[in-house]
Amino acid sequence: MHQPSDGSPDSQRRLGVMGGTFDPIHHGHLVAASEVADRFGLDEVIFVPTGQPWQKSDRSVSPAEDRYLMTVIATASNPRFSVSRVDIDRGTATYTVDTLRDLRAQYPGAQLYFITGADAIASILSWQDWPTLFDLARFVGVSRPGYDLNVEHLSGHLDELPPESVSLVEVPALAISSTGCRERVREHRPVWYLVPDGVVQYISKRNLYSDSLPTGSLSTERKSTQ
Ligand SMILES: Nc1ncnc2c1ncn2[C@@H]1O[C@H](COP(=O)(O)OP(=O)(O)OP(=O)(O)O)[C@@H](O)[C@H]1O
Ligand SMILES: O=C(O)c1ccc[n+]([C@@H]2O[C@H](COP(=O)([O-])O)[C@@H](O)[C@H]2O)c1
Repeated sequence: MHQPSDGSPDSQRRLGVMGGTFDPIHHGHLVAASEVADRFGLDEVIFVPTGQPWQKSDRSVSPAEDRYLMTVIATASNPRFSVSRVDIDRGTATYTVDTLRDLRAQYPGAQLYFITGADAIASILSWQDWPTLFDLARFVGVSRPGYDLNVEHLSGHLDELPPESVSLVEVPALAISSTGCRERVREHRPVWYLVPDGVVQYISKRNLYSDSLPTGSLSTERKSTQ
């Protein structure tokens, strides 16, 4: 069982859960987590990289250990951010219902806030065992450029859900996606300032997103003028 570092019992804690494939993690993810932590007075935000994101099975996803390490690097400087391996270590298709059950077992009594972008919350009715999700956590949908933030798709169900099941929060707009970052690396364009510096360096070191990109090539090498 997890022991909080500040000695407070888990039952009094509000924990954010930021699930994602994080291939790679970028500043859109970090700003969303930071804003929701501030709005809801969260004690901590736990980033949970997916193990096997079944709704992305039509594309190739980087090894889980690379995505996990990039998430650790990106969150290391924030004492209120941490990273969980629950989805990676489960070794089966990643369902949020399992993520939340595992975290509730690890942090008994804590109130969980699952943070999702507008695109993800719009697809929540396609998630495994979705009605159960709202018994396990509150859901916070955050704005994301290019997507409408609403719960119209849930309108037929809202009466059946526990109170305060879903909140919508406007966060500073960052038009960044992992897809865009991967494309940039592939095209030898910079990803500096879209992802944390350590993540740029990790992508270069591990040669992610480009078979032909030699370590230290121009797309990830910071120019002397920057
Ligand atoms: N720029 C952003 N602003 C707000 N939320 C975001 C942003 N980017 C991603 N999110 C949210 O973060 C969570 C994890 O996203 P994910 O790791 O799939 O990143 P992504 O950029 O959407 O990746 P990809 O482009 O590969 O699909 C999702 O809930 C997603 O909606
Ligand atoms: O539970 C599901 O069936 C489910 C389906 C799709 C996505 N999710 C979760 O939504 C979060 C964002 O997923 P993704 O694929 O957009 O990176 C991540 O925590 C996923 O595990 C969950």
